[in-house]
Amino acid sequence: MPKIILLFSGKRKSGKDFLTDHLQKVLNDKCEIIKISHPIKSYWAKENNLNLDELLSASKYKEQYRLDMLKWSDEMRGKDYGCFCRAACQNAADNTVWIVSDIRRKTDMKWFKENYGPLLKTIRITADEETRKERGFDFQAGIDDVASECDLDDYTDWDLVIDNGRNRQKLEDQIDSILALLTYGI
Ligand SMILES: Nc1ncnc2c1ncn2[C@@H]1O[C@H](COP(=O)(O)OP(=O)(O)OP(=O)(O)O)[C@@H](O)[C@H]1O
Repeated sequence: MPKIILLFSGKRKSGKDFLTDHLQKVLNDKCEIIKISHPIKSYWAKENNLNLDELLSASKYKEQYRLDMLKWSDEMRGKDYGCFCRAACQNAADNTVWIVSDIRRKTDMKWFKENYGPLLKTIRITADEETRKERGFDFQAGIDDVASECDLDDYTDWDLVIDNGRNRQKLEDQIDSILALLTYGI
């Protein structure tokens, strides 16, 4: 059982992987990165005979299957909104800090609150559209205007909001602001 769980949310190319990977390096063996998309991608890769590592990385390959995976996973969520959150947590190692790097929906938030409420800290990563475009973001109807990208846009109860766009602070300061959330937790 973790002592604290950090839930990260942010739009495409806001820098969720970048910041959580750095945080993991700082926390070293105290933490575990959990991706809700992992059980989705591993099932999808198996069913369609695809390369799981490529699907998990920030490659073009992943973009190719994003829409299909989204449709399928929405159907699964319709039956059980916690199915992927639960599968991702079941596979997680028993570590002090869990970093969930891809919270996308109000139902993800709901599931974590119901199951791990007192342990949670929530973090929203933001970045201006121009910066996201420089990082490879290209608006796609059906992906960027649906729930998986937009459902948490009107959520306001974040413990921390980090600007990772043009006006961002230095990486060390960004990481320090996250570590400050842990001070009383571990
Ligand atoms: N603060 C930063 N400084 C330099 N490069 C950054 C920064 N933040 C993100 N990047 C780069 O921008 C690209 C996109 O970032 P990243 O993959 O972390 O975004 P993401 O939010 O996880 O995107 P997706 O939702 O598509 O998975 C990566 O190449 C990453 O290295």
